[in-house]
Amino acid sequence: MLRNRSNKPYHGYVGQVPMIPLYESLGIDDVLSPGKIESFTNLMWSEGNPSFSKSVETFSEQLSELDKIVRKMVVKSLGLEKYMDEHMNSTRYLVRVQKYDAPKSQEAEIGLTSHTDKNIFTILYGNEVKGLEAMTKDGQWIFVEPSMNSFIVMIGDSFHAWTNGRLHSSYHRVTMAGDEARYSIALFSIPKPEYIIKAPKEMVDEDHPLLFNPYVHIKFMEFYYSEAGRTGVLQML
Ligand SMILES: O=C(O)CCC(=O)C(=O)O
Ligand SMILES: [Fe+2]
Repeated sequence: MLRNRSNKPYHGYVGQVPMIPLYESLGIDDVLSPGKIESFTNLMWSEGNPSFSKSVETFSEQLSELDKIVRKMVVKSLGLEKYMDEHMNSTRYLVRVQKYDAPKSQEAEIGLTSHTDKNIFTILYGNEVKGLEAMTKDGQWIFVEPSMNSFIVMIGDSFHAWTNGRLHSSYHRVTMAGDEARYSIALFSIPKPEYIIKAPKEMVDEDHPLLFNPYVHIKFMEFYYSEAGRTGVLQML
């Protein structure tokens, strides 16, 4: 597992973290670029793994289409058509496969601590084991009912910033109970390294002052995972 390393936070293997002992995951960065999936499978299995590669490739291609459809609808509904190409070309994709062990005792245990995603959009697909919870506007946690026929689409902080707060990135977490493991796979659209996230001027007016100075996603991530970021109000993830 430790072969799946990345110098970017939360892009490679994550596991054995004392705060979230049930959680383990692996990541494939820039998953739609040629050769990325094969280099991952060649790293993890000495003979590669064509069937895993094919599944991840199909998942990523199809889900990236869904990501684009949803983003186009949102950009259009905000009247930002003239930024459509810029926005759509500003991202690339990371895939993560994640496992949450069943808790050792009868008590429910935290699988993943409460967080907002830092990227643009996240599309999640899980097995039928309940665990994902989302926070409502008034601070209540609600379980997201697992369904093999649906995908969960979440907004990340970078889209919140780009829309100058018009769309919200919701807090979510995973709580595990029972005796079955939860598996999930997620496709994250993430701003490209060189892209500067800056809210279009149409999103800024007297009633909506600029919330965030323009920034580059990786610098935000580096700060978030730094000592300074962690010791603020921010949590582990
Ligand atoms: O596995 C899940 O259901 C949630 C995963 C998640 O929130 C994340 O990877 O950011
Ligand atoms: Fe998340």
